[in-house]
Amino acid sequence: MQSDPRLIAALDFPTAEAAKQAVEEIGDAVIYYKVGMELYYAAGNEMIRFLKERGKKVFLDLKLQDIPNTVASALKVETKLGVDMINVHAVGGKKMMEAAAAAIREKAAELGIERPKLLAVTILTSMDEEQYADLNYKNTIAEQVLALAKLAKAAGLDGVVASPKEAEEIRKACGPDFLIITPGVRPAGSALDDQSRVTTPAQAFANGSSHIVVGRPIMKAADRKQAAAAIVEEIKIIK
Ligand SMILES: O=c1ccn([C@@H]2O[C@H](COP(=O)(O)O)[C@@H](O)[C@H]2O)c(=O)[nH]1
Repeated sequence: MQSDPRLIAALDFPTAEAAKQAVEEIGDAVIYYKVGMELYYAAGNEMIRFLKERGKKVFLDLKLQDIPNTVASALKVETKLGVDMINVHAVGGKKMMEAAAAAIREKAAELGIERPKLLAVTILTSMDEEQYADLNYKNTIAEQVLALAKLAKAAGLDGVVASPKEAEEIRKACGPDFLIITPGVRPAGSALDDQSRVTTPAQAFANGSSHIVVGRPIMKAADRKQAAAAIVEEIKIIK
């Protein structure tokens, strides 16, 4: 089966056993996995090792946000894990993002390993206009995402996490090499769950996403491998 490294499957499970079973079921249909807070807090580095031993790529999605020194120190530890992508919240600010980028470069150089790509989370894809209004930002969601993406680029980050609805403007502003990782992706007819700003997999790439993140539509499917393969099939015409 042909996998596509632009599809990142989210392993949101409460135990290593459940996550490992999903990975075994999906087999070669997925090459890139996201380990988020739930699984990392439950299974820690065991899960990273398990995925790496199987030749998978890993996005460690812990969305750090704290003062620059604390984030930089934590990212040095994450860098040692040998994962492929890690992230912080863009609202931590430019100094925090600069410190994060510098810490990763320094640690990777010290270890003689390839550094993980560093992303900034913009506005969560679960956020709709009504919830966003409670935050009292002066910008619209689209304006705020774009401003945070430009800030992340200026701070030396490799890319952002955003909704596929915002990918087109980010791509125009941040250029062809900037990573635009988009959760909030639903194959036609799938449940939205708690996501708000969504598109289909194909539309996400048409808008300029570099990668899509898909969790429940794969992990809750009766046939996980088939669900992943259907997404790979849907996106293969859009390169
Ligand atoms: O803005 C964001 C940032 C991260 N996520 C994460 O992506 C997956 C999406 O899972 P689904 O089951 O496909 O909704 C999940 O792990 C989130 O933590 C996001 O959805 N939005």
